[in-house]
Amino acid sequence: MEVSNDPISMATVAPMAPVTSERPIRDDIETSIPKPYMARAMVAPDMEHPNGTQDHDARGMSVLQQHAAFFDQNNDGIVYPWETYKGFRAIGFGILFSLVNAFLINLAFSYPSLPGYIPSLLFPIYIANIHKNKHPSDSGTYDTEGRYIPANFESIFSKYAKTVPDKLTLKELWNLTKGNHVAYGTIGWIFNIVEWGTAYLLAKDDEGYVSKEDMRGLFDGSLFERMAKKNATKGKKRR
Ligand code: HEM
Ligand SMILES: [Ca+2]
Repeated sequence: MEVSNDPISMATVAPMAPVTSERPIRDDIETSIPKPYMARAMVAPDMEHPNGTQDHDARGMSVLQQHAAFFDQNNDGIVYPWETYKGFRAIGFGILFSLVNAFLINLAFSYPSLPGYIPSLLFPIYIANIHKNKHPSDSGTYDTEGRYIPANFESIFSKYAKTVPDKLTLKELWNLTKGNHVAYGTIGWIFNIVEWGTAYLLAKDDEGYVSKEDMRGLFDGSLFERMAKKNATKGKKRR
């Protein structure tokens, strides 16, 4: 069947659903990124960086695998709790915060990622299966297989960045998690609050904004690499 060109068939706002105008989506992403709906397996582009992160090697991993792999200190494909801890310390978090997060992340993300059914008390996270930890109430930027969907990343900003177009305040991050809270996805929502809350602590600038560029770097893990490098040269820990 032919696609009709009437205004209704291409509308992104429905008058009877005010939420569609409160949280608009862009209709111009392909002016910068070809096929923005097409999930990218290894690269995390946005409109300002249509080729993704320069000088960041995907090493054949999915974008979600790259996010987790920063924490795999010895590159054996498994993230143990002490590796998560070391990764948190490397990006500048303090001892207590890193301990609590390493414990919680490995507790939550180990079992679904295991190759078999028998749980491990060492709480390893297998990067090969990291996509099995996708949960409800997320931004939809990672797809179910751990690819990255540019259109959904751009929607974060068109929907929630109301103060400055390419930055989010803490309140706007909160609105992001609230907006993505789906029915029966409350545990996923709590995970999502922790994820974006930690992202805020990690990347907020002096005025309390988290930039689009830091958020993009969060998805492919390049933000972690950048922060670790910065902290290593500074030789000083925050928080
Ligand atoms: C400072 C450390 C970390 C921060 C700030 C962080 C933040 C985030 C954020 C913001 C998302 C995207 C959620 C969304 O799309 O709404 C995410 C997704 C995810 N992260 Fe992390 N993360 C961190 C560490 C880790 C570690 C250590 C692992 C596992 C080894 C991990 C595994 C995941 C997984 C599996 C997802 C996909 C969940 C989903 O989208 O449903 N993250 N993280
Ligand atoms: Ca490892």
